[in-house]
Amino acid sequence: MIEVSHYSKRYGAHEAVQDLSFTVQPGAVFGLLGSNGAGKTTTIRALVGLTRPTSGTVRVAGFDVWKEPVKAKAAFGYIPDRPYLYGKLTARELLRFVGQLYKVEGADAEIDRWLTLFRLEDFGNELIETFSHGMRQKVAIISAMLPDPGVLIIDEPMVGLDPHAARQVRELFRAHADRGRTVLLTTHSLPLAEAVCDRLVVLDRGRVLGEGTMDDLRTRTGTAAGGVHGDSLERIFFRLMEEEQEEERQRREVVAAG
Ligand SMILES: Nc1ncnc2c1ncn2[C@@H]1O[C@H](COP(=O)(O)OP(=O)(O)OP(=O)(O)O)[C@@H](O)[C@H]1O
Repeated sequence: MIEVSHYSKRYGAHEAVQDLSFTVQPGAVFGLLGSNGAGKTTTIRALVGLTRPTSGTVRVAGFDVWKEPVKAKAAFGYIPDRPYLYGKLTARELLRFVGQLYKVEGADAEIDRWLTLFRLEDFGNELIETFSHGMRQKVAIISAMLPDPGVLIIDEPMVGLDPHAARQVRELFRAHADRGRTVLLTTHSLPLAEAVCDRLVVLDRGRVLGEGTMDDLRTRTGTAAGGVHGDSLERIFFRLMEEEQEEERQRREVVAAG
């Protein structure tokens, strides 16, 4: 379970995220959407304990991530948007290290299974520094999945993946949640969000534009269901952005008039 309560993050005078609250229940895939600079990565960094909230609290598996980082970190797997992997290790060495760290039973067999699933079985003994961007992304995904975490947090999962791997990963996240785990992801891929997310938050410049299920957001924006896969969410997304721009315009008019 993930609980974000009145989370705000300020960098100097800049409010990167303002008063964000949401809960992700076990069994759900939750999507954080938004344009560039909306505050998605900032929120993820708070969720995984890399930055301290300016105000509010962030809890993962019941633990305050800032106050009880070790307990919280034992409960989640994290796939960053730009994963750092030890280039001088082979893929298998890195994954064994992760397996030992998280005390994964039967780790060697599991590692083989994952490498085969991602078509990396011939590269397990190669140094990671020789891997392409997509191959590194796959290793990062395997290292997060290997301990079978109760909570999975992913920043931009599809970057660099070929269509086959992207589809696999999408199905993997859905299956993980369907086994009672909690999954949170950020993405620019509206088709991905529409295909796997049970609930969504749409952010813009640090503020929440909309939150809920696809149906909630459709109702809120007066957007009909249907259309090409992913098209429906695209219409919702642009409608929310238009509403925000209109509100911003009205705010400016009030300030100019006053
Ligand atoms: N370390 C930092 N210092 C100062 N400002 C920062 C820092 N990190 C992020 N920001 C600012 O916070 C805002 C939100 O950034 P963030 O990286 O969370 O956006 P994002 O939604 O992940 O964007 P993108 O889709 O482009 O990755 C941006 O205006 C960014 O410039």
